[in-house]
Amino acid sequence: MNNILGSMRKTIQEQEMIQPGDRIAVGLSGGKDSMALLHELSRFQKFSPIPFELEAITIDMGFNNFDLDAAKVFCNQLAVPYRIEKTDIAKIVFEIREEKNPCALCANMRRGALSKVMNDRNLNVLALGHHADDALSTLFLNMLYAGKLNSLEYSSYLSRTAITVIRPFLDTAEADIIGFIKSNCIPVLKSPCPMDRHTKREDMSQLLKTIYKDNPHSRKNLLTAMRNENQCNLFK
Ligand SMILES: Nc1ncnc2c1ncn2[C@@H]1O[C@H](COP(=O)(O)OP(=O)(O)OP(=O)(O)O)[C@@H](O)[C@H]1O
Repeated sequence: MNNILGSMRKTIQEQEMIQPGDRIAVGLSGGKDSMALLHELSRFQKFSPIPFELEAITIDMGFNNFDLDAAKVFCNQLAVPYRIEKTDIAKIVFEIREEKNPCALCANMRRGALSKVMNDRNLNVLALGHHADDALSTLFLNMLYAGKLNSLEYSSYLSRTAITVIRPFLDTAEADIIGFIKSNCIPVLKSPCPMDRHTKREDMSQLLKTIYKDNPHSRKNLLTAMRNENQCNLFK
C-alpha cells in the first residue's frame, strides 16, 4: 500500500494548489475519499511550509436517516471546525422535479450550497476527494457519453464565486485510500442517496475494472496517456 500523505503532498506542491493564508474547506460527504482527505490535510497542515486554515462542510441533502454523528466526532478529534448545512435538495430533485437523471441537478445545487457556506465563512478554497480512478472514470464518461476528451482538473478557479476548487488526491489510487481507511479505522458514512452505486460513473468504473483484469498494465498506461500531452495526436 502506498503512503497517501506522501502522494497528496507531492500533488499539492507540484501543482501549487495552496497559497499562503488560504482558507480551505473540505467538502465532507462522509464517504471514504473525503474522510481520508480531511484526515490527511489536517496532518499536512501541521508541517506545511505554507500556512493555511482548514474547515469541513457537509451539505445535508435532506435524505431521511442521514446520521452525521460520526463525522462530527471525527472533526472534533481532528480539531477541525465543522459546519453542516441543511438543505431540501433531495426533495427538490426527487419529489418536486422528479428528475430522470438526478445527479447533474443534485451536484449543481450542492455546489451552490457549498459556495454559500464558504462565502459566509470567508473560505476561498474548496478541496474535493476525487482521486486518480475518478479521473479515469470521468474520462471514459466524457468520451462515451459527451463525445469529449476531458477529465477532472487538479485545480480550477471559479470566477463567479471567487472559489478555487482543488483535488489533492488526483494522483492517489482509490485502492490506497481504501487501505488507508481500513488500517486507520476511519469511519465512513453510508450514503443515503438512492442513486448511490447506480450511476453512469459507477458503470465506467466497472468497465475499467474489466479492462484491467484483461490487461494488468492498462491502468498505468491510461494514466500515462492522460499526462502525455506531447504524444496527443488526434485526427491532426
Ligand atoms: N454532501 C456533500 N457535502 C459536501 N461535500 C460533498 C458532498 N458530496 C460530495 N462532496 C464532495 O464532492 C466530492 C465528490 O463527490 P462524490 O459524490 O463523487 O463523492 P462520494 O463518493 O459521495 O464520497 P467520497 O468521494 O467522499 O468517498 C467528494 O469527495 C466530496 O469532497
